[in-house]
Parts: sequence; C-alpha cells; structure tokens
Amino acid sequence: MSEAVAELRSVTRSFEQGGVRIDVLRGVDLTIRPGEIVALLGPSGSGKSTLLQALGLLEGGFGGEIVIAGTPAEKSDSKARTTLRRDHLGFVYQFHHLLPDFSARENVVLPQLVAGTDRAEAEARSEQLLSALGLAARLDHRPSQLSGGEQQRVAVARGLANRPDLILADEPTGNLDEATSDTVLEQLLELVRGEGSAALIATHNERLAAKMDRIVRLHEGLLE
Ligand SMILES: Nc1ncnc2c1ncn2[C@@H]1O[C@H](COP(=O)(O)OP(=O)(O)OP(=O)(O)O)[C@@H](O)[C@H]1O
Repeated sequence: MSEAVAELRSVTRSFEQGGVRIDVLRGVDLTIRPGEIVALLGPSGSGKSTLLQALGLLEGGFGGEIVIAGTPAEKSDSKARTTLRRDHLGFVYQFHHLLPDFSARENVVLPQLVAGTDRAEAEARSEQLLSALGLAARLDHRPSQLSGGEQQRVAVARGLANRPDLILADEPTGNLDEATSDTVLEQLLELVRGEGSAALIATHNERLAAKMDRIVRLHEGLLE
C-alpha cells in the first residue's frame, strides 16, 4: 500500500464569537491516497473551507493530527510547515488572487522560481500548462485582460505549477457561470489526472462531484 499524501485524524476546530462557541470540525478523519481526486461536499457553513485550511497548514488552532506526506504537521515548526506546503501542496481558490501586474505566464512562473526551479524550465512548464488549458494565445495577457474563466484557468495552472502531490481547491469554479464552471472543472480534473496529483475539491455542486473518484460529505462537524 502506498503512503497517503494526506491524513486527518480526529481533527477538531472551534470558533468563539460573541461568547458563543461553534464546533465546526468535531473529529474529522480523512485519508487521501496518491492520485485520488476527492470531492468535499457540504452545505454553506458546514466547514469545508475550515477543513481545507487544516490541510493547507497556514492556520493554527486545530486539534488532532494533520499528516502531510508522512510528516505530522502539528509537530513541525513554521519553517518545516512552509517546506511541507511548498514541496507537497498546491492551492486553487474561488477567487483567483492572481498578481495584477504580471502576465498569465509570469503568474505561473513565479511560484516555480520561489521553489528553486530555473527560469527556462519554469517558463516551459508554464506554457505547457497554460496551453493545456486553452490559453496558448493568452500567455502575455495580464489578469485584467482575461475573462473570469480564463483568469481561473491561470489560477489552476499556478496551483499545479510545482507538481504538488495534493491540490487543495476551495470552490475553484464557484464564481463562474455554470457552463464556464463545467469547462474549467473538467479541464482541472483532466490535468490533475494527467499529472497524477491527488486533489481535495470543495464544491456545492453534486453533478461536478460525481465526476471525481470519491465523495466525502461534511455533516455536523463530521465526515460521512
Ligand atoms: N475565523 C473565524 N471566526 C469565527 N467563525 C468562523 C471563522 N472561520 C469560519 N467560521 C465559522 O465556521 C463555520 C464554517 O465555515 P467555513 O467557511 O469552513 O464553511 P464552508 O462549508 O466552507 O462554507 P461555504 O460553503 O459557505 O464557503 C461557519 O459557521 C463560519 O461562520
């Protein structure tokens, strides 16, 4: 059996607001295997973003165990978490957060340079990913010169740029119209499968979730 790319064991997270405590995650267990594409479903406010944040290693405050590529993250210091994130994780958000002053190509090149890839290789990788997403003619456009669906595709390319073992996607097509959302998600799934990455993709959309390998649902703080 190959090692899990990520594991949550009895993960908890509570928030306190106005003296009221909400237990958002109440003991979540989840194992994601290499190459597995998992849909994370649950109503608004059920904790999907919170669960993705547990795996994203940027936020604290979680109980239980979070294991990325065999390394228990809660026992790692912030430098080690940054390394884990850089070496194993890729992120795609609902709103693209592209750098407005950089071209599509540069937005995909930059995270690779940060990770130590040389520029020629990073540029080739960016062109390959953006072309696979139908953006070969948009490499030098800035985000403001791209449509919403095109911007989101650049964000997908950026999330995949460093060949992560696990993509964490929070409503990656949530701000797009239905037809565009379907196209972008299909392309995301095809690319992720082609690359052999695993993915955890939060969505409200059952139809899109059905195209993934497995569905997990958040209900009252637990996965079912
Ligand atoms: N920083 C915070 N402080 C207080 N409460 C929070 C915080 N972050 C999240 N919550 C609460 O935790 C619950 C789960 O939020 P979360 O964003 O994880 O849900 P979600 O399933 O992703 O929702 P949506 O589908 O609407 O994006 C919500 O009730 C939210 O108000």
